[in-house]
Amino acid sequence: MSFCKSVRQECDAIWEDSFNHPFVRALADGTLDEKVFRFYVLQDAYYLSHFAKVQALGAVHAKDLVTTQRFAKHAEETCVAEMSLHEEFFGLLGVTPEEHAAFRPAPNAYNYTSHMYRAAFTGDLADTLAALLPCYWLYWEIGERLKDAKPGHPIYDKWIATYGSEWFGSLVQEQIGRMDRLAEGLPEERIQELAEHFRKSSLYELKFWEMAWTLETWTAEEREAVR
Ligand SMILES: Cc1ncc(C[n+]2csc(CCO)c2C)c(N)n1
Repeated sequence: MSFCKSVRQECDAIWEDSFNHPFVRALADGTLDEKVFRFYVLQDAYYLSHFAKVQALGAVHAKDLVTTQRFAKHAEETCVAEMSLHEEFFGLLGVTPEEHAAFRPAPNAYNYTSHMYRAAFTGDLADTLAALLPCYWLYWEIGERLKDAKPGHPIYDKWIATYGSEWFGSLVQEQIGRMDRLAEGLPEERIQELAEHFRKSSLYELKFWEMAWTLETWTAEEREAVR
């Protein structure tokens, strides 16, 4: 069985919990509290700005020019996605520049991005991609599942359209194929390390919904220390 098929199976219960998370369900049926979505979008803008940098680290780790080019291109596309989140969703939600300036990452957004940097800085391209992959792949599966959902809410309709697009599907397939090729023939010990990165990211994805749903915070002291 390919690496991706195997880790996807191993993480199935975690992924199912994401699909069934009250945040995702409420987004799909249009009942999600805008305060919760706003919290999510601000945290996601932070997440995306770091995700792009980890993709750029993938470009650094790449062993051939085409792979460097692809990761650099993906990083650029994530920057564009982050900027359009800013422009579109912040505008639609009425997020003020002051509010954005006062932003601090919530614990799970901080922990998730820290995990991705750790995989990228302590490992190679396979480690980096194993940590990045659940992000692309889970959202693609969510996009597929929600394709026919009609929240009837302009912002949530737009969010669903973004992840249900064909463009996004080909990006995910490209990375799944690359991950399988990188994992091919590696010793079992290395496979287990890569699987652990993937599993942790899958958990952080699940906790990202929970973080927004509960408006997760630090203690006052911690909050001052984290940016
Ligand atoms: C917590 C969180 N996880 C995954 C995504 C989805 N996502 C982020 S970057 C990227 C690649 C293309 O830009 C994709 C699919 C998200 N937005 N937020």
